[in-house]
Order: sequence, then structure tokens, then C-alpha cells
Amino acid sequence: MRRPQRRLVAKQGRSQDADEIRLLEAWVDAGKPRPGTKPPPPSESSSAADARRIARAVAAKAAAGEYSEYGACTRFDELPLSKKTKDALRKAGYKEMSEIQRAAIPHALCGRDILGAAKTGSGKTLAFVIPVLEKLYRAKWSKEDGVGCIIISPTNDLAGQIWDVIRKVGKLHGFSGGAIVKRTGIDDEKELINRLNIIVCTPGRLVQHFDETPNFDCSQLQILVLDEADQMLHRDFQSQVDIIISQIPKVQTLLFSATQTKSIKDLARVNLKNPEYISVHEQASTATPDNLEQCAMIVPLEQKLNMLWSFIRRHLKSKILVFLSSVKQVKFVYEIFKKLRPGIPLKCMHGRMKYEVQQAIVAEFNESTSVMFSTDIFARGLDIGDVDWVVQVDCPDSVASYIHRVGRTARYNKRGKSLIFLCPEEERMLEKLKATESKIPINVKKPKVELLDQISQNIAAMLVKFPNLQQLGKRAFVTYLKSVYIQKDKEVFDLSRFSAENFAAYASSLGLPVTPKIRFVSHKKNASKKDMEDIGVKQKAKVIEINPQANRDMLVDDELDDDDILKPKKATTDANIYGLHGILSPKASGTDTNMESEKVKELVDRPLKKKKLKINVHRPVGIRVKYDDEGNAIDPLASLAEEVGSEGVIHKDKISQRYAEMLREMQEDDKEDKAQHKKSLHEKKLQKKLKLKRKRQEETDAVSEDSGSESDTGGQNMSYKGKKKYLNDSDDDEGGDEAKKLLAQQEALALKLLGKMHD
Ligand SMILES: Nc1ncnc2c1ncn2[C@@H]1O[C@H](COP(=O)(O)OP(=O)(O)OP(=O)(O)O)[C@@H](O)[C@H]1O
Repeated sequence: MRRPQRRLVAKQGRSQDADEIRLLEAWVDAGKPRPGTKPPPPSESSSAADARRIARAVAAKAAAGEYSEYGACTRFDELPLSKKTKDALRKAGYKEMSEIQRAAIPHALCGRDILGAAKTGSGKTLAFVIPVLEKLYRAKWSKEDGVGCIIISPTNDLAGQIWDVIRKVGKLHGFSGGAIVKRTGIDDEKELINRLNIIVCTPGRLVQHFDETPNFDCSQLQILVLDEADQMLHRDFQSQVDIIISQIPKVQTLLFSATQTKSIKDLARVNLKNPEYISVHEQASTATPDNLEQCAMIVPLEQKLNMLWSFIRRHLKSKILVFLSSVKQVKFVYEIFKKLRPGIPLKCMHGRMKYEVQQAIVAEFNESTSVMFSTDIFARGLDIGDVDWVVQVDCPDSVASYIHRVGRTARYNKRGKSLIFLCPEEERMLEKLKATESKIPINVKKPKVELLDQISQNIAAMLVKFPNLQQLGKRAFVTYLKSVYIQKDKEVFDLSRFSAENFAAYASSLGLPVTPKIRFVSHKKNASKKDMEDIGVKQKAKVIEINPQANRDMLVDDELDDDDILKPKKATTDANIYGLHGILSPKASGTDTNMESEKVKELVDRPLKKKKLKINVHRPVGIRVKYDDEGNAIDPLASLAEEVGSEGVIHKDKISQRYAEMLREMQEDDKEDKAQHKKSLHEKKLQKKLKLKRKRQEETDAVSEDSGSESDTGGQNMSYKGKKKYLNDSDDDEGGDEAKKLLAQQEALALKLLGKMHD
């Protein structure tokens, strides 16, 4: 009975959908905005009641076949959107549209390509998620239709965040999909990927699927989105995006970013068709959110940690996001500050963490007041609630990076503050930020040196107490200098401006007793033989070149890896291990957020643990333990069986026979061992006695020589006495018995011990 009823309901649902789709198609077509137009400014007067009335009137008109122009709408429910999308938006609390949403959604709904730019935190995600859902809905897309939409984002975290928005706004639609992020192996994804309607992923993973997944089919793709488009089209992802574009049909394409690319060459690569250039804040006086208060301080390199510590100590009730330039620095500052206990919870985040750990840390940071030390993995797109301060301890690589970093605060009409520390050697960056075309209202403040807490001594003490932190500090030092060295913008980043004294002062500010030896290398394709000889490299495949500007006194430290510098963002943001999370593979819960800190702790404590390793005195002696391929100990009998039954069949009787033989052999060996032991004990005892005898004899001789004739008798007596008591056991029955008893007791004890060990 149930089945036909369910079928009936489904059929009714389908026909309702079909009716709605017909209506929506007509509405979208009739009321579409003219190409190149922007929405008029919203009228200030409309109250909530007015808005509801207008929305009802719009819906009634549409139902009656009269379609309003939707290009001027201010609310989601005035748009030609499906009921499922509108209901989900309302439930999620989205009513009024943001500027970028007002400007982009109407054009996107009628199938146009979009190149959208708007300030950080202005709601760009919804501006592409809504058109994606509507496009698939109006195309009557279902699970069986396969991949209908691909959304590409630069990081796994951002992909996960976008997918969360899709889940929220598209939950009534029932499309399949997911964010392909670091979790399970690619093999698991291969099974599923063709069944996903919406894929959110990093370019690297998508290319991997094009390479490795047989029958990965994107031929029916309907819509493509590139979030953080300027980064997608630039150096790091350039080749991957080119591959993706070559593998998919030309479809509607939406590009969004807070700092949009204007390069025709870049745009030509994604093959946009008469795109709508939507830059809602182009006329705005600032490129950063209006509610963001920004200031900069010129801080010498060696004072940066003191400054950061002092800042944190004075803002214990704030949520602070701190940007550093490398993983090693993040780890070092996090570990050191944690040990110095500033009085506020600390967290750290970088691309070397497991995706689940990152997610859990982000979730925790969302909820609580704390300080998060992060690399640039956090700089773009991530939407964290109520960050009070963004502090940039290390200089961003560009003005665009600065804008994205500070954009983690003051999101969607909220207030926020940012602070950047720049070394005197990096003042050029300040000029760039203050330049009129950058549109960044930034105040320069003088640091109050007298208020600074000096923590270098405390750090040094910590390094003495925890020697592994010293190693971490050394690496933090080197990776920082490397991060400066590899930057392309030499107007800002020029190591030659730093003196050897600067380096020494910086090292000591990290608590390091001596300045680590450093040599900065870059990979050079066509280095001359002379170059190679200069730096002592003879057989390496990759030729390294020493920075001609770098201090020639800097020596080599080849042990230090350079792979955690943020410059190759690919490595940190587009990691190779991903997994799928989404409708088909729900989020894992209860992730241990302490995992990473535990890992760091483990790293720090490793040698100490090693020291504590002790020999287990209770382990059985003389038994050779065998292990299988997975490292599990094999039962001795089973290993025996393996040896005996070479044909792969276990002969039980043979095993027991062999076992009995071995037991007999062992018992005989045991007997022999015991006898041997007894003998050696006896010999030892005799030697001891002989030694004593000799000693006593020497003493007696010496006394008799000293005491002359009178003492001759005494000497004889003593000698006799000595003989009697110590030298000749047989002369003294009582003493001999005692010694024998003692010997017997010791032998018995030794035998008992031996027996135990063999048992
Ligand atoms: N119409 C809206 N009404 C209320 N809140 C909104 C609206 N649109 C977006 N938001 C909220 O604004 C915040 C920022 O949105 P979003 O992450 O999409 O910004 P963004 O422009 O993509 O930022 P970034 O450039 O940093 O990636 C989110 O918390 C989102 O929920």
C-alpha cells in the first residue's frame, strides 16, 4: 500500500516542480536585466512590512503571468527563485541581499558569465551558490545525471566551507555532492565522483581525477565556478586550471574574488563569453571593509615577538588571528607562548595539519575567545565569526594578500581591527598600502617601547629547559629569512638590507644562544659549472644558487628543509591527500582538537621519551620472538609449524614431536648450564680465598720484619693464627663448614634464579 502512495507523492512533486520551472523560466526570461546594467541603489524607506507586501505582490504577478523586472530587487524572495531555495534561505536567516548578491544574482540567473569582485566578507559565496542551485533545478538535474557543477577553491578548508553553505541553502533540493577534501583516499572518491551533482574541490584534486579516474565524466557539466579567481588564474594554479578548462565543455562560468584579476590574458584562459564585470565596490573609497580599523607599526625584527606578546597580554578578552609567514614560525611561537602562558587560550593552524584537525580547530576558534597563530592558509575566504583583531606579524607578500588577511575580521557589517608589524627594512610595503590606488585607510602608530614586555630571556630559559624547542627556534629563524629571501617583490623583501647584527639580534630574540648558520638557496635551471663549484655542489641534480645579495658570511645548513615556506602555497593549500565529505560521506564528529598540539608536543618531547626507554626486566629471556609482515608477534608454536610444514599444511603430530624434542634439548642444555655455573662459582670462591691468603701472608711478613726477635714468636703465632683461621680450611672444621654452607646456599640461589629465567 505504501509504495504506490509514495510513488504518487513523488509524481505530484515532479509535476509541481515542472510547473514551477516553467514559471521560473518565463519569469527569468521576461524580467532579465539588460546586459551591463547595475541595480539601482536600494530605497531606504522600505520597512519589513513593506518588503513582505512587495514580495507577495511580485509572487502574485508572476503567478498571473505578469513578470516584474528582478534586477532592482533587494530581497531574496523577490527574485525568480525556486520555492525550495527561498524556503532554505529564509530558514537560514538570509532575507536582504548584499550589494554583490543584488548585482550578480540577476545576471547569473539568466545564464550570463560573471566576473565578480566585492570586498571581503560581503557575501560572495551566496552570490554564486544560489545561481548554481537554480541552474541545476531548472535543468531538472537529478542524481542520475552526474556532474552538473564544479566549484573550484584554492584550499580544502574553503572548499569545505563552500560546501557547508550549499548544504544549508540547497538542503531541500536533494542534489548529491560534496567537498573533495583531505580525508579518504582518492580510490574511494573514484567510485563516487561520477554520481556527484555538485563537486567542490581544489584544482589539484580535480586534475588528479581527470588523470586517474576512469570514465570521469564532466561532459554534461552545466556551470563552473572559480572562487578566489585571481589566485586561481595566477601562478600557483595556472597549469592546473588550464588542464581543467581543456577537459570540460564551455559552460556558464562564474568568477569571484575580493581582489579581482583585470588581466585580459588571465580571463582569456577561462574563455568567458561576454562576461558581466561586476565590481560593486569599485567606486568605494576603500578596498577594505568600511567597519575595519587598520593600523601599522614599524617594529624592528628583533622586537616583533616582544611586541606580539605585549599585544596579546593587553587583549586577553579578544579573539585574535595572528599571521606568520611559515609553518615553523607558527609552531615555534605557538609552543613558546603556550609555555609562557599569556592568560588566553592559544591555537595554531597550518597546512601540515590533518583536515579534520583543522576543521575542529576552526570550529573551536569560531566559538571561543582565543589567539590563533596561522600561516596564510587562513588568509583567504575563511569565514570565522567575530574575529576582533587580525595581527600580521610578518609582512604579507602583496597588497592583495594584506586585503585578504585583514578581511578575516569586520565581516558582513561587523566591526573589526587590524594591526601590522613592519620592519624598518620593509617600509616600502607601508608606502604601497598607503598609496592612493590601494585604497587602504591605514594609520601608522609608534610603538611605545617603554611598555614592551621583554620576553627574550624567558624564551631563552624555555629553550634551555626544552632542548627541542631550540631546534624549532633555529628552524623558525631560518625559515623566516628564507621566506623573505624567496619573495619576488624585492622592493619590499630584500635581505641585503639586514645586517649580520640584525640577524644576531633576531636570533637572540628567539632565545637562541647563537645565530644559526644559514645559506639561502634557490633552484636554478641553467647554473654554470662555476656556480656549482662556488657553492661546493658537484653531483646534485638540482643546481642551487646562492643569493648574490645575501651575506657571504652566511654558512650552510643543509639539514633545514625549505618546504614549509608559504611561497609555494600549493604545497600547503592544495595538499595531495584529500577525502570526500558531503551528502555521500557525512562529516565525522568528535574530532580531537588536541591532536595537532599533541603532535607538536610529541615532536618536542621525542628525545626525552627516548631517554626514558628502559629494558623490560620481566621479559622472557632466551626466547626469540618472531614477527609477521605486519609486525605482530607470532606464537612460537605457529612459527614452528611454519618451519616444519613447509607445504603449507600443519602436521600436528610432527609439531608436538618436534616440540618434545626441543624441550628435551633445552632441559639437557639447562643441566649443562647449571653445572657450568656451579663450577664457575666454585672457582671464583677459591680465587677470592687465595687472594685473601696472599694478602694476609704479606701483612704477617711485614709485621715480623718490623718487630725483630721479640716479635718472632708473636709473628709466628700470628702467622699460625692466620693460617689456622683463613688459609687452611681443613684445619678449622667449624669455619670450613660455615663456608661450605654459604657456598651451598649461594649455589642453590643461583640455580633457582637460572631455573626461573628458563621458565
Ligand atoms: N544576504 C546576507 N544576509 C546576511 N548575512 C549574509 C548574507 N550574505 C552573506 N552573509 C554572511 O556574511 C558572511 C560573509 O560571507 P562570505 O563568506 O560569502 O563572504 P565573501 O565575500 O565570500 O568573503 P571573502 O572575500 O573573505 O571570501 C557569512 O557569514 C555569511 O553567512
